[in-house]
Amino acid sequence: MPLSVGNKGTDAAILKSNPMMTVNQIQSLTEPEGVGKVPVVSGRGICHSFGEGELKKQILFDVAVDIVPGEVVLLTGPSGSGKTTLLTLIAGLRDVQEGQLFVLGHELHGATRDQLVEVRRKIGFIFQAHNLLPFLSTRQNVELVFELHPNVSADEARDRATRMLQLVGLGDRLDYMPEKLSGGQKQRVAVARALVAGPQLILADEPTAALDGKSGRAVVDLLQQLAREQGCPVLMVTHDTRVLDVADRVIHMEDGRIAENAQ
Ligand SMILES: Nc1ncnc2c1ncn2[C@@H]1O[C@H](COP(=O)(O)OP(=O)(O)OP(=O)(O)O)[C@@H](O)[C@H]1O
Repeated sequence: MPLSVGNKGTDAAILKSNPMMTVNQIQSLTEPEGVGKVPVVSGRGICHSFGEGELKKQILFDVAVDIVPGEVVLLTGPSGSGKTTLLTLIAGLRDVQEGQLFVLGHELHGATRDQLVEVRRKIGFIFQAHNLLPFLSTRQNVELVFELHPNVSADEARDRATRMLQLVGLGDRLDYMPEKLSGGQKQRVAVARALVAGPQLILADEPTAALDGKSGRAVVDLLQQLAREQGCPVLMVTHDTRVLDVADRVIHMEDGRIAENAQ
């Protein structure tokens, strides 16, 4: 399990008298904000290579990473430094080759396909290309997420998609097809889609790269605001210096290593 650096004696006493409370609820009572929270992501000694034999090339070297609930963390660094590789490992989209990587309580090193699917179900993804399906309406694109959640009925999926689209300011575009939306509006649909199922972690890869300054700013502000309201941390790969101020923390990568971990 990920390390808890909370006050274990106090936590244990509260847990005894409130057995239904979650670890996060207990820690929110016993810790100053952001201190001692159980990491949502906790990685140590992560190494990763691509290719085989003589063509084998190591991309990540002894990477350590922690992300706690509620924080917005930016992952920056030059092209080719390994940001997307690290993000896709955390996302459960690649097998962990070396090191420990706990995500939402699951050890991903050695995880089965089913375990990886289980982790992915709890994560909201946003990519540079919004990846909306062109033949589905705005609302249908968001509802689609619930295909991975068979316990949510079609009516509930529709209601939740509607409410999330209203929240991102697209309540009057529910039945529009993606081709009728601007780039910024499409990316807001992608944000709604990432958040609609109540993810416990949001992973975003260059979400503002295809947007002008104003639309990019609107998307990251929205992401920050909604993520904070839902208590869900965000890890965002970005080259976009215009959005650095949304970060609680910046992780900078150089040549497959964490170069600095700034506040
Ligand atoms: N599937 C793959 N097979 C072989 N090499 C790969 C693969 N994916 C990435 N690489 C290589 O790994 C290195 C790191 O790539 P990665 O995409 O993680 O970098 P990045 O920091 O996200 O770059 P960018 O900012 O340009 O997106 C690059 O040299 C890339 O060519």
